[in-house]
Amino acid sequence: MSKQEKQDKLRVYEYAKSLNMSSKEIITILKRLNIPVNNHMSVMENDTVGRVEQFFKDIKSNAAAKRENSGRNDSPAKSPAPASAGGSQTPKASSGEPSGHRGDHGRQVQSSTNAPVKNQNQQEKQVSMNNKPKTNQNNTNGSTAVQERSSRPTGGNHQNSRPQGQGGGNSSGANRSPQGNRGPGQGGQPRNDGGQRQGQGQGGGGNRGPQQQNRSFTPSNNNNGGGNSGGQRQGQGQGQGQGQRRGNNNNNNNGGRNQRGFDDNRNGANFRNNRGGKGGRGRGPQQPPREKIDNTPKKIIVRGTMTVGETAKLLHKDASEVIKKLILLGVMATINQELDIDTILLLAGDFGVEVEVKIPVEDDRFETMEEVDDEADLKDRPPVVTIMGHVDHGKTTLLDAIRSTNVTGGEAGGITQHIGAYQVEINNKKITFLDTPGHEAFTAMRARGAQLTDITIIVVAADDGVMPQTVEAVNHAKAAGLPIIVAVNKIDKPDANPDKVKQELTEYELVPEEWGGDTIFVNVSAKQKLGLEGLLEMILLVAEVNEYKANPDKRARGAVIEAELDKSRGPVARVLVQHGTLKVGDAFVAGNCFGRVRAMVNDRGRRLKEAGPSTPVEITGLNEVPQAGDPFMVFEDERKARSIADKRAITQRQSDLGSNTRVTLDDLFRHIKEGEIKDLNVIIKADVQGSVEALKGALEKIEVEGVRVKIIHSGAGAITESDIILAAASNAIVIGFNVRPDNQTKATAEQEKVDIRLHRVIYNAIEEIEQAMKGMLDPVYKETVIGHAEVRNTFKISKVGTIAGCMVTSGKITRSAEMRLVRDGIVVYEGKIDSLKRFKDDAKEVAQGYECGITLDNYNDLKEGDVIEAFIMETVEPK
Ligand SMILES: Nc1nc2c(ncn2[C@@H]2O[C@H](COP(=O)(O)OP(=O)(O)OP(=O)(O)O)[C@@H](O)[C@H]2O)c(=O)[nH]1
Repeated sequence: MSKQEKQDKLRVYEYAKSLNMSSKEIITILKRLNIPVNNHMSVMENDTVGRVEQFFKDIKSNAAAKRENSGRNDSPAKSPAPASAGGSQTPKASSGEPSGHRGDHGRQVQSSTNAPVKNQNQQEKQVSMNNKPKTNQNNTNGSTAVQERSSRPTGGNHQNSRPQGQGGGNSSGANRSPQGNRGPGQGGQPRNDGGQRQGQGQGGGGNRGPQQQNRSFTPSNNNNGGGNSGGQRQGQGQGQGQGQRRGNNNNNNNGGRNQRGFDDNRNGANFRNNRGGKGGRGRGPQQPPREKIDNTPKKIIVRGTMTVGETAKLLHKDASEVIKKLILLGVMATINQELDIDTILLLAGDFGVEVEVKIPVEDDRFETMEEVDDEADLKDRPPVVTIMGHVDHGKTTLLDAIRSTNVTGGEAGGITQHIGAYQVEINNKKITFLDTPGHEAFTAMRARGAQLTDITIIVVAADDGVMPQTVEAVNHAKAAGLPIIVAVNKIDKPDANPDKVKQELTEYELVPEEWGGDTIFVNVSAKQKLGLEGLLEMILLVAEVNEYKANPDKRARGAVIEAELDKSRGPVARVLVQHGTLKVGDAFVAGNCFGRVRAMVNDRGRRLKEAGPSTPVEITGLNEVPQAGDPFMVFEDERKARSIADKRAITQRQSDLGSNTRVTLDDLFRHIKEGEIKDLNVIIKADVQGSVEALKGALEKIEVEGVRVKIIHSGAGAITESDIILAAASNAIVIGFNVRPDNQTKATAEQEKVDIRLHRVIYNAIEEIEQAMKGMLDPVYKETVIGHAEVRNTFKISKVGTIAGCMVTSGKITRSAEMRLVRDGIVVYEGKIDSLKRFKDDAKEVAQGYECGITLDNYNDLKEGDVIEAFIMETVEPK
């Protein structure tokens, strides 16, 4: 299959997304349908999709039939069993064929549990009509427990004989009592009769068909019928009594007592059985069942994960019913198991219940909270624009020019305030500009989780053309998935060549519209204020296409653009309101700080009472100074805001101390397996462009199911801090080929926990990535840099070669260590130290702050200013 074909195929995660389900759920369903599947990236053939859809249809028709039946309240035997994945396993059990092997037990149990066979549903319905929901879970568990514990052959036979069908029933009552042949509806009642109507109880057990018969062997049924009979009426109770003793001693005890005793060691679901028992007592076996009252709620409110039991309660369903539904959805769960919101949504949908997800506001991770607004509440908001580009290409000049020429209508004459952003107005529409230019600031914000920008403008000087930071800026914008407008600046200059800029940018997939691409290019002169209007109009055009909207009628949310401690006003934060409207007096949290908006000013120095979406404002009233990029949100009162800020501070401290959340090659496979990663984002830096291209081409060709390599940035030159920030913001790893990060960059990488992999052989780099993607990375050895020495002098001595007079600038240099020679961030040689001397003596090691003489094995081209990096290879415990 070609790569293109592969890309065209529908993958599990895409399919899951289209259904608003998780990949896990689809995988489970595929497995249940015996369709081979590896992970969320597995390709789904048409046939597979068809089968999954059939599976859903079956579930739906099953549910519909069930609803219909429960509406009609008629006898259980009417509806046919629907075909379903579960159903496909049922025929054996329902056919009544003997299956007297112990090896079949699992299947029998499964049949009884899985089969969405009508009998079972109807049985449930009947039970619920009598207000006596039975407990499938217990039944199933009970049955399994018996199988596990029972070792006597009689027990085995006894049990095996049951699932065979109607009369196959068992020794426990189906053949003994006339009532034993009653329909399951009646069978339900006797169970509740407890100690008083044993005969009926057993009869019911005997009649339930395969599933029920399995159940009849469970503690629950034993207690209800057989257990009691065991205690009181030998003739009838014997069969079950035996089974009970073999299966579960507790049940024997209970059997001897009464149902209340049963309560003592069963859960709430059984308790309902007891209550049902009381209700059933007076009616007698022939009494027609009362009409079931369907009290399923129309809508439920979900505030987070819930256990199966809690979900069942909320849905007004019996836990067993919910568990059964979950099994049909491919989720094996017990009553105490937590269900995530997706599963709850699915489940509720199956019961025809609408769900409103309301994550409590107390949630201290409020930045991750998604608020879904009604389409009708959304209003257009100004786009937020960031300007990026190479040094000196005119970013600041352009920002100033736009600001001074396009003053917001009535606010002309106001005193310009620097609040990190400003608004201009054109054609009665506003545009917000973030006025810290540059992609580093932009990506640093993004790394902190703030997604402020809607549109990026890449400024390229027409006389200078595309430069390294232009490319960086383009890649940063692309990594953020933002639309790009290119402002070709300085067109007033005589040597301006806008076409050259266009030509150069096509290499980075920015093709002008007139050349058949979709990138907008605007020629401007920031200095002479030419073309500015055109640029603003283009911004509005992009905004119109992308329909940036927000709901202004709710509490405000946004992010801190910058903040500082003002001598007279205390902590001051400049924030961009992104959703809702911020008002004076609002209590809020910003990062780990909190406060109440005391005063609010806009970029013209005007005091505001309220600020709507996309408005930048400066606020006072904080307890401390937050950080740029911190999320901001309004809460109902200051006390709540304080408690959330406190919680956030604690969480941050813990995460600072805690684990690395960024992807590293060592744990890449785990992330892939868990479905967290579909693209391995990579930044490539190499000594020359040729190596960059070679590495890029080779990495992009790696095909491992489950993950793709995505190169988000590449370039020739040393690894810089900007690369690390981009990696941190995009969860990428950095591959350095023949290049090294400088110390500051290394420190940033450590702090941001960005994985840097350095190589000198392309094949090794590719192999390392491929192995990591396949989970085969052998993490046995890890390089540890032990020190650096700077070459201060060189001496050429014949027969010896070049001796480098060095100063150890960090750590230590040891004689046995391996080394690499770094010149301007580029590795020029890697090998071993030949000799290490202090004055004239050989030294084993030389520590930081001392001078030494070093010769390298087989390398003499040492130069002043070179850095010798010493490292050792250490074993690492496999994770
Ligand atoms: N001729 C001409 N010069 C311009 C134009 N725009 C900016 N310049 C000049 O280019 C130089 C750099 O402009 P800046 O706005 O500081 O560039 P920058 O991209 O913000 O630079 P950094 O902040 O250093 O990244 C200044 O001397 C400006 O006067 C223009 O349209 N035409």
